[in-house]
Amino acid sequence: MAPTTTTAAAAAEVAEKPPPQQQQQQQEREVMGLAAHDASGHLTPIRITRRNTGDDDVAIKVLYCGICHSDLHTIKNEWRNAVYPVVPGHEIAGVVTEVGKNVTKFAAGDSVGVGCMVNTCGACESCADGCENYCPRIVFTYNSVDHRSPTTTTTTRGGYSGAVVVDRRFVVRLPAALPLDRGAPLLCAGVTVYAPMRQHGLCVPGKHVGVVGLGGLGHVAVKFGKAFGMKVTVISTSPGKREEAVERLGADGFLVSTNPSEMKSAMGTMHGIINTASASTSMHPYFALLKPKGKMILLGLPEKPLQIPPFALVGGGKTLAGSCMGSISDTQEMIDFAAEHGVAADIELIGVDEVNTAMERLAKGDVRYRFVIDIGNTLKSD
Ligand SMILES: NC(=O)C1=CN([C@@H]2O[C@H](COP(=O)(O)OP(=O)(O)OC[C@H]3O[C@@H](n4cnc5c(N)ncnc54)[C@H](OP(=O)(O)O)[C@@H]3O)[C@@H](O)[C@H]2O)C=CC1
Ligand SMILES: O=C/C=C/c1ccc(O)c(O)c1
Ligand SMILES: [Zn+2]
Ligand SMILES: [Zn+2]
Repeated sequence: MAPTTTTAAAAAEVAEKPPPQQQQQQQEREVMGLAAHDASGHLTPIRITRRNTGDDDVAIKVLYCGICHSDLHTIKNEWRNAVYPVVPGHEIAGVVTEVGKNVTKFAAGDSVGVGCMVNTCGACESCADGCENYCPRIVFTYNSVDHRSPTTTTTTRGGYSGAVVVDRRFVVRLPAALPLDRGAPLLCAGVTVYAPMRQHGLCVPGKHVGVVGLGGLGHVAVKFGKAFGMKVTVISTSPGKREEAVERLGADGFLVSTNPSEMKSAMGTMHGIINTASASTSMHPYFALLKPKGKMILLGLPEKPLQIPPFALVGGGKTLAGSCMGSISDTQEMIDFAAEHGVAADIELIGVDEVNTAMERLAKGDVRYRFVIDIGNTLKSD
């Protein structure tokens, strides 16, 4: 969150680095992965190239990778930016196999995680402020131009693969108290909800937060909200999730967004709302739940634009804010907080053979609450 001296040091380090071509003494190596080749999103095995471990790199054997709805948006080209073949995956938990000579923070055998980004410029205002997730030159973990690629034409390939090689600045430590399979989803879903809750003051005991959409992001938001000591109400399109939201996840309340009397009963009661809906919906009923000066934090990235009636915001002086992932320091802070407070994702662990079925189920909202691919035990190495 707050600017850190380590980020300033990282910026200086980047400025001193030789151009990427000179860093690449490495030989390439091949690993297996799963790729979508067109907007059908169907995933099939693919052999991909990983750079050898550079001086600042950490080589990681992928053990588990969560399936984020962004993976689904991307492989189906719903954001119109897919560069096929797409190897998704940015909720990566694994074990270090090798480190470059400048890497002192990690060693072979360490449990580590990688989230949504694998490079930033290190020199812009956002990077200097410790908000590298807003760097204009951010390199996402997959489907992003890869400045460090052995060839100049490739895009980054993510964690639906046997191994990744990542600059040390984008690797976080996973404490022993956090199970790797249930911890993997925190690398995207976890930090994406945790960072704005902290930044917008939705982490204060006794305050009331609403969570729109009880999916991968939403269920973790409920868990963090309760760990912060907040009153948490889920706002869902799925009446069938009521009991599990309250009994299993610990939510204090549950509103079906299409039930006007339930929604009316909670009007004007919430300090903030974390909106994780993956599809477009009318925003007006959600704004009505906020207290005057309440904040709606938009995290979901639906394919279609949202419609926001001006009176819903202007009356009551309400704020609509967006938030994208979190910084690396947010991510490490969130992971350490999760380990300390027993927060981890509720997952359905699947093998690589089940990934296409899982994508179909995710599209229908049929998952409790995150699919995680057991890469380590089920991905064939050739
Ligand atoms: N801002 C960021 O940095 C990030 C954004 N994202 C985006 O956040 C969104 C959620 O991701 P994730 O949690 O993985 O997705 P999930 O599919 O796991 O959960 C999304 C939830 O949205 C709700 N939902 C679905 N359709 C509608 C609809 N028409 N109206 C209202 N609610 C709906 C459902 O909950 P219910 O059944 O309770 O209604 C569903 O479970 C995606 O768009 C993803 O791309 C993801 C990661 C980072
Ligand atoms: O799941 C996380 C994805 C976040 C994201 C945000 C913005 C953007 O342009 C992306 O490609 C991904
Ligand atoms: Zn994600
Ligand atoms: Zn930058």
